Amino acid sequence: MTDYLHLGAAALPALAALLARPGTTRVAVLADTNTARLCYPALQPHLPAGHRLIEIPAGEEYKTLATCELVWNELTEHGFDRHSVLVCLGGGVVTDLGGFCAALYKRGLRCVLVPTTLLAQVDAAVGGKTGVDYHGLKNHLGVFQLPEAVCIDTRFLSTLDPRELRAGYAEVVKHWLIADAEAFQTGRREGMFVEDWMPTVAASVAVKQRIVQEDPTERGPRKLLNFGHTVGHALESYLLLQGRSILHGEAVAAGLVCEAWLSVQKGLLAPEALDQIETFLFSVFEKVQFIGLETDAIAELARQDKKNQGDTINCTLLRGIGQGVYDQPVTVAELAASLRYYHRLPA
Ligand SMILES: NC(=O)c1ccc[n+]([C@@H]2O[C@H](COP(=O)([O-])OP(=O)(O)OC[C@H]3O[C@@H](n4cnc5c(N)ncnc54)[C@H](O)[C@@H]3O)[C@@H](O)[C@H]2O)c1
Ligand SMILES: O=C(O)C(=O)C[C@@H](O)[C@H](O)[C@H](O)COP(=O)(O)O
Ligand SMILES: [Zn+2]
Repeated sequence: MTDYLHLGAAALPALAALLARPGTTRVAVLADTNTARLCYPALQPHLPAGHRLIEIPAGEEYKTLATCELVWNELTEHGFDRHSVLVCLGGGVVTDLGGFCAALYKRGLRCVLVPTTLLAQVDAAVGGKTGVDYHGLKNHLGVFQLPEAVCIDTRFLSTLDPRELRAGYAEVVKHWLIADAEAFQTGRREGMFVEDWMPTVAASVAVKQRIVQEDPTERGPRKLLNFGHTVGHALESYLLLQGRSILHGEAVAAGLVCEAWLSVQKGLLAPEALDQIETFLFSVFEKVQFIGLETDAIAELARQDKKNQGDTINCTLLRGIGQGVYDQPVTVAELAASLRYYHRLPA
């Protein structure tokens, strides 16, 4: 299963080799308006002549079925068959949506992901979760479908906005908190900005890949990767539905604090560990803004979380730094209390 991951300078030549395979009928590159401008030029030398560029608008608000229709129309109009390849060039929105479009088109078009944000390189492009948002609910429609290959080249990160880089870092920290205490302590000491992202990306991909290999369809341990997301997705959906600005990684960073606090309330995590997590996260992220009166409505959205069973909201918590624990029942009231705790923290 790890054969499908290509990291570093060899990643784009691996893509070229794959696209040159006999029997490949057509190639399309799916990009958003930003990656078409900033990343596509570097990809072009590795693409066959005659490929098509399909461009979609950038942003989470376009991670919808309506955008999928645009993609499916293009593929249909230009005669793409199951031996054609869709190369998804972008952040998590492009890789989630493109992977979903490829999985459904004629029940399976060949698909390769070329992630261009830190978030997509360490998380979204790895592990086969694809999907789109539906009526504001995060990834409400989707399928598990591994791509044929994921080609990760950290040189793409050079044009990324610092806010987007930070958003991706939230998922890096999540991986440390659920599985790598030593990396968390090193990260805390050294701070976020590094010259070369490759070692951080490779280590983070390794954590995710190990967990996904054990449980590809999230029956058990894969739920660890959802730490921070019960609250994070509720907060992200709530703010997006209101047209307020929030990035997935920013919502996850807030969710990490809330769910670490819940871990303390449940007697699983030491208060000193929460203190370390909070201090570190607030050294990187600004507080997500909402008012105290909104906490109940935000927490209510967790009833739609995919880890739930019946009326039970199952959260992933920590029993120590580097030790995630999944299937921990929580109530909407407890989630709302965690949001109130977060809201009261100094800005
Ligand atoms: N499938 C999974 O396992 C998984 C995991 C984590 C997150 N996600 C999903 O990923 C999405 C978030 O991904 P994201 O943070 O990458 O957001 P994104 O795809 O919206 O990209 C962020 C912004 O950066 C721009 N961009 C991308 N690459 C660039 C580059 N190299 N230089 C300059 N600009 C660039 C994009 O155009 C966009 O405006 C969410 O929808 C989230 O639900 C999925
Ligand atoms: O890969 C996983 O599994 C994750 O949970 C990774 C998350 O960072 C990611 O945001 C994922 O898309 C969330 O999945 P969902 O099933 O909660 O929608
Ligand atoms: Zn996430």
